[in-house]
Amino acid sequence: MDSAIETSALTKRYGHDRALTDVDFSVPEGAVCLLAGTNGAGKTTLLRILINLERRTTGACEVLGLDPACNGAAVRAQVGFVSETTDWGYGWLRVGEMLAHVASYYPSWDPQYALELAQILAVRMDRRMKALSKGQRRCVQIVTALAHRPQLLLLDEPTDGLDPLVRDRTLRLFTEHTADTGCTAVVSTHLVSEVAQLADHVAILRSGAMLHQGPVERMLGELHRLELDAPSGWSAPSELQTAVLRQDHAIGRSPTLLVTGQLASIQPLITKSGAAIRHAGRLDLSEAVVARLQSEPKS
Ligand SMILES: Nc1ncnc2c1ncn2[C@@H]1O[C@H](COP(=O)(O)OP(=O)(O)OP(=O)(O)O)[C@@H](O)[C@H]1O
Repeated sequence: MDSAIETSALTKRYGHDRALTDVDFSVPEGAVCLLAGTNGAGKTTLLRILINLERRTTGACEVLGLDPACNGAAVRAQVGFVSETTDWGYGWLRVGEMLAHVASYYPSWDPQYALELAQILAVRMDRRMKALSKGQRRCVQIVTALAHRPQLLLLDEPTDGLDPLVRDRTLRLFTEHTADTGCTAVVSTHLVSEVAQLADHVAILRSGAMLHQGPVERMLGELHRLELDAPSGWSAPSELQTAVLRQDHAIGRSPTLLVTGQLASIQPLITKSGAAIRHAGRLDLSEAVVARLQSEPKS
């Protein structure tokens, strides 16, 4: 399968500080990828490099077959972008004028679809941009990101500032839009559960490094919550240490392990250590992201 996004050893430095270190990031065409990570992990920086709003320091990057550093305008023309910030300037323009201005950059702008989106998100065309609240500005951003039916959506905290009702409508819009157009999307968010139904791929950044990436189903299939029957004082045997992401051992309760790997190879090691698996369960996407982020960096 072709990739819509492919970066290799992508590094971004701000002075002596590294925002991204040797990031290999790959998103197959048509995938909806959740981009998760800790605060300051580099998510915004990565998205901005993909559309050349930020220059990479070293490494390679291809977006829709183009290097954004050399073809920034051509890449941006094919991308719908919702930035983390909603302050665009253009405060004196009315929303309708602002949308007409943005439309002039996109030959594929669909005015009818733009109107439909504006209606769904309760965007009023006669308001001045400077008079909009944060959530209202976010809604205008979402209209501009979708109305030209781009091949690629890059959404940075797209529901930040939205009320619960508009948030729900927005998530439904993204689901319908990606299903109808088959576009590729990367959604950076801390609200993992919001996009759990939408995302089929996941990428997790921590401290500027790519910690994990791949299909959601593969990640969930590799993570297990094991409730054990174990003698008092039991702890995970050394052979299991690389597989154990977390061990919860509350006094008076049987231990619970979060492990990564194939259950068939983990089970015999647990049995050998004197414990037994009482129940093996899967994690949901939010729990899985937290488990990955909590795991110790492998040296
Ligand atoms: N213009 C800049 N100058 C210096 N450092 C910067 C600049 N922009 C970002 N950084 C640093 O780069 C790192 C990554 O920032 P970035 O905004 O990409 O993280 P993030 O994952 O989007 O964070 P959050 O989830 O908190 O929004 C941070 O340490 C940040 O302080």
